[in-house]
Amino acid sequence: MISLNGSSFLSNSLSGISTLSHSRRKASPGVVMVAQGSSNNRRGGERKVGAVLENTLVNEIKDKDGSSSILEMDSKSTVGGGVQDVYGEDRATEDQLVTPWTTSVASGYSLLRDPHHNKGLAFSEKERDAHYLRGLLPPTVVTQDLQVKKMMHNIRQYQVPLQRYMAMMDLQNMNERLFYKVLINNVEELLPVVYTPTVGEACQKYGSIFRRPQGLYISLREKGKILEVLKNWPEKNIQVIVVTDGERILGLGDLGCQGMGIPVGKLALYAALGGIRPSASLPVTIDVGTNNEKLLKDEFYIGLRQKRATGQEYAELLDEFMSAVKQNYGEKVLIQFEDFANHNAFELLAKYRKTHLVFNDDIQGTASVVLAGIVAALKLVGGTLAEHTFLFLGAGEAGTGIAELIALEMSKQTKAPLEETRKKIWLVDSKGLIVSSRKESLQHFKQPWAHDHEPIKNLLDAVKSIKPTVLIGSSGVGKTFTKEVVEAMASFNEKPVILALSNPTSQSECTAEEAYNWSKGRAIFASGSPFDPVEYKDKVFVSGQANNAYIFPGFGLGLIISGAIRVHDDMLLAASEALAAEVTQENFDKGLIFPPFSNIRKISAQIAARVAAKAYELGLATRLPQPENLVQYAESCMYSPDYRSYR
Ligand SMILES: NC(=O)C1=CN([C@@H]2O[C@H](COP(=O)(O)OP(=O)(O)OC[C@H]3O[C@@H](n4cnc5c(N)ncnc54)[C@H](OP(=O)(O)O)[C@@H]3O)[C@@H](O)[C@H]2O)C=CC1
Ligand SMILES: CC(=O)C(=O)O
Ligand SMILES: [Mg+2]
Repeated sequence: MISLNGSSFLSNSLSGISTLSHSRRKASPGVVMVAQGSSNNRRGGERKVGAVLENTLVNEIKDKDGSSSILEMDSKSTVGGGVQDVYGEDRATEDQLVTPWTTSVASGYSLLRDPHHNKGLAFSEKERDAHYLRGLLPPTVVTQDLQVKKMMHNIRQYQVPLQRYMAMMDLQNMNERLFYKVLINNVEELLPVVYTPTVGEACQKYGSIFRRPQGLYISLREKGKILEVLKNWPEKNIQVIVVTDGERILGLGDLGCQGMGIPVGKLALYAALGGIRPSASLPVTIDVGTNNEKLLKDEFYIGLRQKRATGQEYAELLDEFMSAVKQNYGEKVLIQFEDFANHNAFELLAKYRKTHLVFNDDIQGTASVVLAGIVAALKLVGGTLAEHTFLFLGAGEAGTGIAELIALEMSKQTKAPLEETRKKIWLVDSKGLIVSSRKESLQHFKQPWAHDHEPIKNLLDAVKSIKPTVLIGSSGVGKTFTKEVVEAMASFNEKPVILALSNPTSQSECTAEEAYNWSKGRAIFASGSPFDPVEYKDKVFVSGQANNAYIFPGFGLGLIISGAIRVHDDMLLAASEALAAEVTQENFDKGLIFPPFSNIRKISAQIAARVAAKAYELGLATRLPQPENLVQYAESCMYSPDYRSYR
């Protein structure tokens, strides 16, 4: 008898999965996959799962290239139970000992419903014979390229962005390789669909559009059992976790459990943009409740219906999660904190950066990408970093994170102490300009920015008084760069640099059109969410996207290929330099300070190489010996979404 639990149950309502103790297996050369065994097995009862058969099958379907790089384990780990992977683990044996998962053979109907192996109409005649697919598919055999073309044709029929998002999520749940092929080949068109701005709306409506669960939900109810919950996830060789508690989703506030769209989206970008294999990534949402009254009253809300837990209760859950991750996946798993509210984000980062490989994307990734954009912008506006003056609207994670990295880079360039270089940077929060007279009442992360100045209540007055050359919006509040603010910037700057970082588009401090119109075409503009090109006085202005999506995929890849055990600020600077170096003269000629996303995999390889090189230099890398050519190595490690042949 087959017993389906956990995710195999969720994804195989009519499954034809045969576990290895199933009688049909001997005659069935199916695709080896991991599925969940019976709860008896799970409790350590008698278990009759053998590894012998898997070896035979796996040998039949193993990749031709037999690549052994870390990131190419895909072919062996998801298709090949019982194989020695590059960590030297025998998966089947370990499965039997520590997880509820057994290795199973998917063929026929179940193979078509397994997103990791399904190829739809692209199954060849031979594969249809070998894997019991005859009659389950119409006669046509098509190429993956034709499937991509068809998918794009279908997606373009949808006028509503959320429908496009749902079509992409359905594809991810149905045919993972096709999803990534479509995304990689059409990255500029689809980034706004699977990522900001549409992912924001998807999170707001996650409960009503919810079809199949993605990622791992860890709520207060799982307290004391988080290690067990992690073991419910079918993949064991996890390399990157993106975790949120949903309290600050983009600039949309507390979306509770429905923030899951963010880790799912970020990890899709890790694979598509950075080449991390999808099976090595794990999206996690920690659900401690929500203070969003609208969601608490929404009958379709999917999370715990209670106010957010705080203080010790919150800290203990997070601590249990962090320990369980380390225990289950080792110390080289990268944990990316995403969209936590700042009253937790800074503390979590400070606490766990000493013991875990952690990275806060909103504080650190954003800092790295914006520094890169500014360094590139200097080519257009002239001067050194230290010769510029910076003003931020928003003094939270993004604002103070960017400010600190700019000050650090300035300090490295000029040899001036950090306390001095910080004085070139000013921040405005919801109460006005951050000045020394407010110091006592400021949160700790704002205190370094409390410079001597008379109090100023609003942005326009701050702009007029500070006269910044660079204005950065990181407030999460839309339309705050008003006509007066942009005109003031343009009145004392030949080329004002204006970055409206807040996401999604509705929260952008101003639009591209406003920035160019109000500055009379002189602004160097980039935004967190993309804007279409703008025509101003017969000239077309293309604005860049100042988004951490440029950094985190390559950054994570660099950490993984070097086996880094900690993140260091110098790695963020290295990533910044690598990104800034990718902006070409052709980009500058268009006024762009970021390269197009169409080249992102090449850019990610460059970023990864610089980050890895820094990890080796700092003695934080454990993967030895260091590869001679890190760029080539990074590229060779990248996940390919091309179908493999199941012979
Ligand atoms: N483009 C990108 O790559 C990224 C963009 N972001 C975006 O940046 C925004 C902010 O994120 P994050 O820094 O994490 O958020 P935080 O909540 O940490 O910070 C928000 C800051 O904005 C200030 N603020 C809020 N309202 C106003 C207002 N009306 N006037 C002036 N200041 C205001 C807050 O002030 P106070 O402290 O007084 O409450 C706080 O300092 C979000 O929209 C997010 O999507 C974030 C990360 C990356
Ligand atoms: C881009 C991103 O990380 C944010 O807006 O939070
Ligand atoms: Mg974020």
